[in-house]
Amino acid sequence: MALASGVRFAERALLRPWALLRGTTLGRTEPAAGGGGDGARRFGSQRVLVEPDAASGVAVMKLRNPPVNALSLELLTELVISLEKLENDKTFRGVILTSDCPRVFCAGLDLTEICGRNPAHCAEYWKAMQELWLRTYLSSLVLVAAINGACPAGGCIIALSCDCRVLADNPKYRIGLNETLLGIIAPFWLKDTYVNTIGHRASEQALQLGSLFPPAEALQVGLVDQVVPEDQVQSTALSEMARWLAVPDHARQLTKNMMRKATADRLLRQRDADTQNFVSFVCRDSIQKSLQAYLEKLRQRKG
Ligand SMILES: CCCCC/C=C\CCC/C=C/CC(=O)SCCNC(=O)CCNC(=O)[C@H](O)C(C)(C)COP(=O)(O)OP(=O)(O)OC[C@H]1O[C@@H](n2cnc3c(N)ncnc32)[C@H](O)[C@@H]1OP(=O)(O)O
Repeated sequence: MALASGVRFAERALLRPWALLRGTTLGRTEPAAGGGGDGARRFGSQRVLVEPDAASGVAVMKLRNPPVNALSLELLTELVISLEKLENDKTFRGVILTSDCPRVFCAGLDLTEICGRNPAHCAEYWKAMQELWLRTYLSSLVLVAAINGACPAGGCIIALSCDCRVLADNPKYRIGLNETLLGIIAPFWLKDTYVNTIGHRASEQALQLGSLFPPAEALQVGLVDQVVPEDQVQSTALSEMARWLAVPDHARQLTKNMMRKATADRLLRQRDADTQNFVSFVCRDSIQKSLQAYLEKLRQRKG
């Protein structure tokens, strides 16, 4: 997506979010299959499908960027805008985040967005990633991740930014931050999110080793809150949602903010420096070679 450079992603997203969606269909509303009234209408965009249920105040948001829901710039943008739209609509109190792609929740950063790209593109991309994390981490809505597939790296961060995580019990659905195995380093705010969830020692070990945890281990270390058979992920996510929505919004929201604000503020204070660090790191020849080799390995693995 060719966007004018030099203008901050967040500013543009806040001022004219629709302008970012060149070639997408965000805002389209269509009746859900078998649905009738307003509560059953769905909206969304090319890569994010939103199924709102006005009666319960809960929307299901499905990532659909096949084959693996890699976080392209377009997907990041559409996620931020869909979330913002639900936050601004007082009908909604909770969102269940899940995948529309079989076997994969989210493959993390779209490596093609940072491999062989110029620094301006990498900077724009990273700002979009920061924006999604800030929006999800500080969302006033209850966010429940219904993890119905593999959940490495950036996928794991999206899940960890939710309030609660339900993982399908399939040994192939591993979750964790595997950056070191790609020869890259999780930035401090990914590390902070990890530490806030599973504690310092477990994070130290898992981050250095690039561990991807199968469901039982993910549950044991505290990366997820429930592991259930695959066909029960959605219903369990809805039960969890009901538990969280039983709490008065204002008390829950203020408590969430109290728990998370310091972590988010740390990034907000040094967002530009974090972007510059990211860009200078990923644009190094050695890192580009590692990323290229990793992508090649992924492509060959398929054959
Ligand atoms: C000192 C200062 C430091 C500053 C900070 C510096 C750097 C910070 C950056 C840190 C942040 C990193 C976060 C990330 O998210 S990095 C991305 C990590 N992701 C992964 O490692 C996942 C890789 N993918 C997989 O493991 C698998 O694809 C899978 C998700 C388990 C699904 O497996 P499967 O269903 O078998 O699908 P395939 O493997 O066959 O893939 C299909 C297709 O998709 C391509 N692909 C997969 N993942 C990605 C990706 N992340 N980005 C782009 N493309 C991806 C894959 O190559 C196949 O493509 P082809 O169909 O063309 O072959």
